[in-house]
Formats: sequence, C-alpha cells, structure tokens
Amino acid sequence: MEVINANRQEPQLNLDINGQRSFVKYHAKLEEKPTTTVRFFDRTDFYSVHGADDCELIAKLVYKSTAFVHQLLPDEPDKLSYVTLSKANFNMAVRELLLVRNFRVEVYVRPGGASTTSNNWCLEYRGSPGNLIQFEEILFGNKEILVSNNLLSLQVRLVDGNQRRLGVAFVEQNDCQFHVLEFVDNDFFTELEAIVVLLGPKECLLPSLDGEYIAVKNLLERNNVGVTIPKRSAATPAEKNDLLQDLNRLIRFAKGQQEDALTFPEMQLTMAMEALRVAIKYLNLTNDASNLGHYEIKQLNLKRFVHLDSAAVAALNILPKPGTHPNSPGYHWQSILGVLDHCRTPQGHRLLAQWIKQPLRSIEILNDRHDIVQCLLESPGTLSTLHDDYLKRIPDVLMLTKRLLRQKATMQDLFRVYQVVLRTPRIVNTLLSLENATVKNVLCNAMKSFLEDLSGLKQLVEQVVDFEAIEAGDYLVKASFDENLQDMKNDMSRLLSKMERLQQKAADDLNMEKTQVRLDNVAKIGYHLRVTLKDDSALRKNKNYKILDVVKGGVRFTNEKLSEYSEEYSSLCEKYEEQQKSVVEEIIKVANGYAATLCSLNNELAQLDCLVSFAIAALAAPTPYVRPKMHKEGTGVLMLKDLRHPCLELQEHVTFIANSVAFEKDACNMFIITGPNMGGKSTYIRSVGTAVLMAHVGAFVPCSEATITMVDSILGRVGASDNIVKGLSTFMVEMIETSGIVRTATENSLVIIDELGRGTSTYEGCGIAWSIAEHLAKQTKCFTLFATHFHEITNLAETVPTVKNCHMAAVADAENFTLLYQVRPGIMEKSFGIQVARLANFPDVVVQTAQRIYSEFEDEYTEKQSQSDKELLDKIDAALERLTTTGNDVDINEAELSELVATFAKDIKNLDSEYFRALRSVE
Ligand SMILES: Nc1ncnc2c1ncn2[C@@H]1O[C@H](COP(=O)(O)OP(=O)(O)OP(=O)(O)O)[C@@H](O)[C@H]1O
Repeated sequence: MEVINANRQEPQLNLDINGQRSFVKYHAKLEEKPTTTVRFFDRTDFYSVHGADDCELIAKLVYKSTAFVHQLLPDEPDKLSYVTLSKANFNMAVRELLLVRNFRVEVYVRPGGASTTSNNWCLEYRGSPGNLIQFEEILFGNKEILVSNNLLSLQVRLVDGNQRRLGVAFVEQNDCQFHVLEFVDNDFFTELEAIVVLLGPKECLLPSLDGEYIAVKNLLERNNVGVTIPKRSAATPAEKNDLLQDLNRLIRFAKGQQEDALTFPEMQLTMAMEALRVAIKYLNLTNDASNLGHYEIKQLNLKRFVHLDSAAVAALNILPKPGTHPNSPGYHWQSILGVLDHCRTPQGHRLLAQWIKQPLRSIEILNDRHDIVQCLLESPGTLSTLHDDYLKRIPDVLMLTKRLLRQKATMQDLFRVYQVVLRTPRIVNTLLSLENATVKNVLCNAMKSFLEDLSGLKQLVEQVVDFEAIEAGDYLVKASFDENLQDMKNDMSRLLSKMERLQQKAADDLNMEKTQVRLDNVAKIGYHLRVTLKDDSALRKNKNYKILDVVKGGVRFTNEKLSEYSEEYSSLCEKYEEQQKSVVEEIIKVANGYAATLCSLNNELAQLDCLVSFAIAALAAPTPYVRPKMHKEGTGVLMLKDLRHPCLELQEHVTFIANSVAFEKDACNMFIITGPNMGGKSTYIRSVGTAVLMAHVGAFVPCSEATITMVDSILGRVGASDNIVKGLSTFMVEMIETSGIVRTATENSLVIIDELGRGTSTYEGCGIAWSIAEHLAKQTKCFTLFATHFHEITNLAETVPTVKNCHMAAVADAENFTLLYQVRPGIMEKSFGIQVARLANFPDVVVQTAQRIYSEFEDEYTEKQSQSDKELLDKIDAALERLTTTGNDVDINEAELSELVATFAKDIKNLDSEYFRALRSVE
C-alpha cells in the first residue's frame, strides 16, 4: 500500500434539509452496485461518498478513522451516511482503489456544477484495474507510469465432452498491443493459470459466472485478478462486423499492407476474436483518437516462455506487494524483482516487471542478455556513466507520446522528447566504445536506426523551439518560425530596450551603478525595478518612484512609464502565446507521425536500463553474482555452487550460509530434504528456484559458479498459501496445486515442493506426499526438490536410484541446539522438534510436556504403521468424504468441491503409485 499523506481536513457538505432529502431520495434510486465499486460524487471543490460500505472504506482509507462518517437526515429513518474528501484525498483514494486494491471507481458529476442544487447527476467517469484510461491524469499526471495498464478477456467453451476450449484476448494499453490466443485446457485450467501469471492482468472480462466460468472465476480470484461481467456480451452479427470496423480503425497497418483486418490470420480464432470484441467495447478504445492507427495484433506464443504457476510466483517471492514503489524502504530485498530492479527510468521499471514474469526459453536471447551484462560488468566506468548519468536523464517517452497523440502535449513535452533524441546518440556512442558485438547488434543497431527515423523530428524541434527562452524557463516557439510572431518579438525587444534605459535612468536618479538597480519580471507585478534593502532610504527620498512592496530580495518599485511598458509587454506576451498556440498545434500534429518510432526507441532504452540494472544488481550483492552457463533444455546438469538466497542475504542481520546443489539427468533427479523446523529447508529449495528463474530472465545468479540446463517450467507447492482466506481449505489448495504440478511437469521441468501434506493430518498428508514424490521421481523424471517433515518419504531413495536424500544440519546436546543451515547428504538422524521449541524460548514445562507427548506419539505411530495400512487408506477416504459433505468449514460451493475432490482422488489412483497400490490391495 502506498504511503498515504492524507490531509485530515475534511470539506464541509452544506446541504439544507430539502437538499438532503432530495439527495437521499436520488441516492436510493441508484442502481445497486457491487461492494468492490466505490461511487464518488463530484461536488466541484470536493468529493463525497455515500452509503455505509463506501463510507467506511473511504473514511478508513483517507482519515484512518470512521469518525469522519456523518449522516444526512440523521434523525430520520432513511438517513444516509456520507464522507467528504478534498481533491488531493480523492486522487490518493482513486490511486489506492484502482492500483492497489483492484476496486472499481465511478464518479458522478452534475452538468451545472456547484451552481446547481438539482440532483441530475450523471455517471461521467468509470475506472477499473484494467481500464484506467479516464483516470490516467489522476493516476499518473506528469508522474511516471510504473504500472502496466492491461486487461484480459476470456471465452470458454466445453468441446467434445470434457475438453475446455479457451479464447483469450489481452489488451496492453500502454504499448498499444492486442494479444490473442486459442487453446484447449484441462479441467484445472493449468494453461490459463500460466497465462495469468505470464501476463499479470489486474482485471478480466468474463461473459458470465455460470458453468465453466465458476472454476475460471475461482482461478482468477486466487491470482488476484478482478472479474468483471460486461453488460451485454453476446454478439449479434452486426456487432461482429463492428469488430472488423474497430480493428480497421485501431490497427497500425504496415506500409504497403492491405488495410483490412479481415486478412489477418488471427481473425480465424473466432473465440479469441469474440473476447477481443468485448474488450474493445468495454475499454471504448475507438473513442480515444490517440488509439486510432496505433494498435498491433499478435498471437501469443506460450512456448517462448518458461511456464510458471502461481504457487511458484508466490513461493519464489517474484513480485513485491502491489503498490510498492521502487523508492520505498525494503523494496530491494522483499522480492526478486526488487533485488534486480535498479532501473533509472520508468520504462525500465515497467519492462523489468514484465521480464520477471516472462522468463525465456530461448538460449540465444538469454546468451545475448548475459553477454551484455558481462560486458557492462567488465567496464565499470561505462556502467556507472550509463547508470548514474545518462539513463537518469531519460524521461518517460511513453507518457510524452501519449500526450502528443491526445493533442495535449505542450512545447515543454516536445522539448523533452527532443532531449531524448539528442541524448540517445551519446548513449549509443558510449555503448559502441565497448567494442562488443552483442552490444552493437542487440542495442546499438536498433537505437541507431530509430534515431535516423527521428532525425526529421529533431530538425523540426530545432527549427521551432526558442532555445534561448528555455534557459529563462519559457517554452516558446522561435519567432523566426512565423511572420506574425517575428513582428511581435521585435516589438517586445524594443520594449525591453526601453525598459533597460529606464533602469539606467533610475540608477542615475538614485546615484547608483546600473548593477545596483535590477530590472526584474515576475508573474503578478510584471516588469519592475529592485534595489537591496540597504538602499531603501535613497529610494524613499525620491518622489518619482512608487514603491510596490518589500520582499526578502529588496524593495520593488516602478514609475508610470515603466508600468506602462510592462503592461504593454505582458499583453504582447499574451498575444504571442495565443498566436503560438496554433503553431504549436501544427507542430504537434507533425510530431504525431513519429509516435510509433518514439515508442520503439523507448523500448530499446528500457531494455538497456534493465540490462544495466542486472549488472548493478550483480555488483550490489554482498558477494557479486556470477554469469550462469546456460545449456539447452534436456541436456542434463543443473549445478549451483555456493548458492545464496538473493533477498535473504540482503537483510542486515543475516549472515547467509551458502549451499550447493547438483542435479544430473538420469543420475540424480530428486532431492528429498529433511531437517529440523526452521532449519533452512524452504530457504534452500527456494534459492534454487530463484537462481534458475533469474538466469532465465537474463540476470546473473547468486552463486560462485552455475551451470544451468534450461527448464520448460518452474512449478511449486510451498507452504500453506493465503488462499485459505479466500475460501479454500489448506487441503484443497494442496490438492489443486499438486494436481497441477503432476499434470504440467515434463522431464525438463524444475519442481519445488515444500511441506506437502502438512495442511492435513499426518496419515493423509504423508500418503499424498509419497504419491506425488514417487510419481515425479519415476514417471516425470524432472528435477525436483522435495522438502518434507515426513521421514518415511526418505525411503524412496532406497527403491529409486535417481532420488537422493539430504538434510539440514544441526547440532544438539542436552542444553543447546544450533541450526547450521548447511545441507548435508543423507537422512537426519534425530527429530529436533522439541529442541526448536526450546530455542524459541518456550517455558520449560511446555517443553517437558511436549517431550512426553512426543515420545508417546512416536511409539504409537511406529506400531500403527506396521499393523494397519488399511486404516490409513480409510482415513484418506474419510477425509475426502468429510470434505465432500461438510466442505471442511469453508465457504466453497459443495458441488464444485465434490468435483475437485473426485478428480483428485482419480488422479491419485492413476498415479501408478506402489504405495497406493499396496494400500488398495489390502482393501
Ligand atoms: N542458509 C541460511 N543462512 C542463514 N540463515 C538462514 C539460512 N536458511 C534459513 N535461514 C534462516 O532460518 C529461517 C528459517 O528458514 P526456513 O523457513 O527455510 O526453514 P524451514 O526448515 O523451511 O522451516 P520449517 O520446517 O519450520 O518450515 C529463515 O527465515 C532464515 O532467517
């Protein structure tokens, strides 16, 4: 959540009793709204919200207290609560609601503004996390755009009995891109989840909430994506035609390309196109002239990216909490993005956030990125020039281009674009001086060609902008550009000379040097003279001058002639600006033609910023990162020597103990890691996933040496996740996530499993964990790290030679217990649970009781295990039964629960697990 510096002063809503009555009446008639939509009423100088839910939310958000909730008609039964808030607080609230909390916002205005007392409000602005267009100025204004601005739209159809066909459209509004895709998914929607992780939308449009969409909605909500059902979704034939028309207006056709969207191969993807139609309508894209002729349409190719599931994203701490600003404290050690993000430009921050969610499977691109990072690290001087000087000065061309396209740009904006065009050649030359072929091919060549295309824009600005005026802080059109302007400029210079002569005269009158009497120009009083405070008396003796005021810098004064010239000058200035306006409009229209090239140049600069950032991150770590040697998928070795966790090692109080890992295809595919609580199991296995992910993004890794065989997916199941609060029991989450893993993992995947089965009782948990481990070890044969408390699972290493056991070391004697955080081969001899309790400062009596219960339990458990396997199976069945009937006290649809459980049970049966087969044969 952003740091809120809210002004606690609340504006007054002064409505007389009739005004209150009529508003309450009006409000009662408003259409019902979901609780995730907040309605604001624009009262010209301030805003109000009404109704219990909105009031409580906004009062807490803005004022941190519900004491700011008041009532209209407090003594009457139909009283209505309200909260008022200033414009600044409104802006802050809208930012928080849309960007952090995934809420929707509606703003009602009255056409007559404050002057009217009527209640003819109309809904003027509407925003949702995926549709920020109308709030862009509030959200970003002149500030940096640090968030992506995108929307997902889906269509799902059941085909051939039990297959789900999905049509996906994704609209990226910052970069003007449409991505479409159609595919068949399984009943757990694992592909869809990968898409959601890859694209990271904040909002998704669904046609309904029935049938197949129930599961889709749950998946989206688990991944923090807000779901919206647009009002009219079903397409009539005429509307299908609309799509074609809309696309023809929105798409940027290449030179010589037939300007007809009907020829696009993407049009064959009928479901994706329907999803796109809904999204374009919802965003009202054709209404904004700046969109027309700027969109590109592409088919999304999922094979280009490493498949990440949401559990892996959460387990590896890939992203910071929503709304965290790169300048906020702790940003650099709270997530992998934070560790790597040392970008200097907003476009760099945005691109890095995208890269981190989209690890690549192309070894060529990754080698290029690693080459460039290495080259930068080998030239520290160049690296620091780029990072500390050049990149810092590059503004966000995206924001400027958007303003150009909306005809909202000013001369200053144009000048800033010009600065980018002017400064980039210096960057290119600096990069060329590195004499590195990859740097030249990947970065310099593209930038150079865009700069060539922009040379016309550069010339235009040089012809038009008055550079001298810029030094004085004014952004003006050069007078020589237009005859009328030139005439006015001449008049202005003449007036200025006259005023300078008056300045000399005043100096003579006051017996001073000309330098002691200043001629100044400020907005409110125009041109005037000024002497220092100590010359005040000399001035007061002279009756020819009128003192205007006394300020810190001295006494400001004028005379009749000077005020006359000053007024004349300022009216000329106004006329000049008026005349300039039309010239600026013309210039900006011409500049518009360069928008696409500017965006391309911006992307190149963003890319450079990200790679520089990787180099800085590699250097900034307590021990510098190294370049990973990348091997093609399936070739076999994953070796990370002296591996650290990049976030944990950055924390002040931590002395990180490095560990190593070495997988080798068909010799050592799986590690089962046991060890005491808090012994570092999770940290170890997460570090492996993190390093592999970092390498797949193009960054260096926190090891002393790394050889990484590329993977097609990183899948995880780590700890009990937050989903519990969203209405899924721990057991259910485990089932869903592990089923996903079993279905998605291939022999080229990396799977990280932690504490599987912990959310349920020991017997069931152990059964599930064993089955999954066995399946991954015997069937999938992917690289797997399996941290567990179930020591029984270590037996797997006896029957499957590619499975190895290791443990987190600890030393204990009667009194002391020390965690070493070192990974050692083999099984840990003794369970240290009780010692950990001692370490955590539990009172002795608790520890003693625990010790006693623990010993009893251990005896009983060993006995049970040998005597009744059948009992274990019964317990599992009973647990499933309990879940199907009671829903395990969770707020989840019973039918859906039964279906999930049934599928999971079926999956378990199909796992070809010896363990389960043995159990079933007893049955
Ligand atoms: N390699 C390490 N070097 C230094 N400190 C570490 C290391 N690994 C873990 N720690 C510290 O130990 C804490 C616990 O680690 P972690 O959560 O990985 O243990 P665990 O074995 O998974 O625990 P549990 O079994 O209780 O879930 C971490 O928060 C960290 O502070």
